[in-house]
Amino acid sequence: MSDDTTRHHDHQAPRPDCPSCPDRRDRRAGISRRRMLSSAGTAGVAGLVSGAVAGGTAGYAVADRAVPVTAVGATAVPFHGTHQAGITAPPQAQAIGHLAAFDLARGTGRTEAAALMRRWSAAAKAMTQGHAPACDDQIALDAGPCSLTATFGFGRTFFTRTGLTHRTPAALVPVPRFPSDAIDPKRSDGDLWIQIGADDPLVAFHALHVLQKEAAGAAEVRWQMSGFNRARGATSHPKTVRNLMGQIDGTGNPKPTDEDFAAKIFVPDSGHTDQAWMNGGSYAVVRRIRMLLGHWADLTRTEQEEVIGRRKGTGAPLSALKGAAETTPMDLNKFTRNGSLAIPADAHIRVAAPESNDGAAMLRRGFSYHDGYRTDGTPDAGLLFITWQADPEAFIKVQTKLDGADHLTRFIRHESTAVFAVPGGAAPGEYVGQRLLEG
Ligand SMILES: C=CC1=C(C)c2cc3[nH]c(cc4nc(cc5[nH]c(cc1n2)c(C)c5CCC(=O)O)C(CCC(=O)O)=C4C)c(C)c3C=C
Ligand SMILES: [Fe+2]
Repeated sequence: MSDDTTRHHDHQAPRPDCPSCPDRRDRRAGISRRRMLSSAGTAGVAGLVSGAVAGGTAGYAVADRAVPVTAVGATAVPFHGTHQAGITAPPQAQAIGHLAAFDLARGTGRTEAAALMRRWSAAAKAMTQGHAPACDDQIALDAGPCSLTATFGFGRTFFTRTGLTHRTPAALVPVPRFPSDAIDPKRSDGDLWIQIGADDPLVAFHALHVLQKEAAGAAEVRWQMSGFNRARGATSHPKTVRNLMGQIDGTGNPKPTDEDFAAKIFVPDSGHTDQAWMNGGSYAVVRRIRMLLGHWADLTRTEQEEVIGRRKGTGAPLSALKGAAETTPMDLNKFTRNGSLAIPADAHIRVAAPESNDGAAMLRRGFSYHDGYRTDGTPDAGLLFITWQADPEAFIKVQTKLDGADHLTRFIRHESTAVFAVPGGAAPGEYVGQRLLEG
């Protein structure tokens, strides 16, 4: 991959037929976004936010009382690495998420798919490091990188459409339909997938918009979903996020500090050269899960806690003594004084726990969503549930058990489903998926 992150359509100058190419003067401004951030240090124009943020009166941008972008804006996540970015950072590190699945256009084969991945990688690398890509529309001109990540994956159909059926990873099996699923096929699956995360809504939209434009002629959007988490700084210190049911969600996740974390989440080197492109990769299972918030609100707080198996306020397991913390280990064998299980038999955490599923584990890293109101007046809201695992079988095993035994099932609807092979990270000079498409 070229280090010239301003390249676009493989041309250096603005292309007249590109509707988004800004004029030369604007382009200069766009290209220099990062230079201004870094060379201006704490005083460059592009690295500034309004003094209003730091105590101005009306909340409008006031140029003469500018202060540097905060750590939130200035944080950049490396694009290159063993793993793609956007998998292990905790959800509270990114307030905004966009998920988009694409289908390859008719006539797009392996060569064109490779060119697309090259363009996407170049644009993602530029934007995640705070550079403007060429043909930039400058939506994010004033912002720093804001922890932007773009993560790319391939669906099963990608391999057939590019003549690579024989390279389809054995683990990339279709996720079966479960009895309580209410799946919309139009919002499911896809040849290609992008997950975008960032701390700033404009930066996140900009990245999505640029990548979608880069796909023109090669791939079309099949479905797109947007979600959110907490804004950084919203709580006194970084905390596990709450979901739209009000629960602390993410406590039981494998931790990067766990000895077996990598083995659970990332694909090991199989020793097979034709699968080497998945070394350090992962599998993403994506489910849009609507929450039946009206029914949920009909429960008392105690009933809600019994559905999950944890206290709502602290996130502590019901097996722990009052005053325990979120981090207190759960005890699935604990009984109450009246002889019932402290964590009920159908509590979500009991049924989902690795201990109940032969050790099957996954990293849950989702985004809440709210897409307005349904005709019955209930919010169309819930969780863009994303799990990362070394083998999607872990998700399938746990969901097979949950769908039937989990009390929470009565308060949620799985409305879309997809699974993607997410290649290992690109090395410097490479694009994501190069070892598959050119290997
Ligand atoms: C197939 C896997 C899972 C689905 C689907 C799922 C949906 C779902 N979960 C919540 C809320 C919570 N889940 C929690 C824990 C938890 N959930 C899963 C798996 C699925 N959840 C696992 C493996 C675990 C960890 C269990 C453990 O070992 O402790 C919790 C408790 C806090 C936490 O650990 O994160 C909450 C809350 C919702 C709302 C939801 C669908 C919308
Ligand atoms: Fe869960």
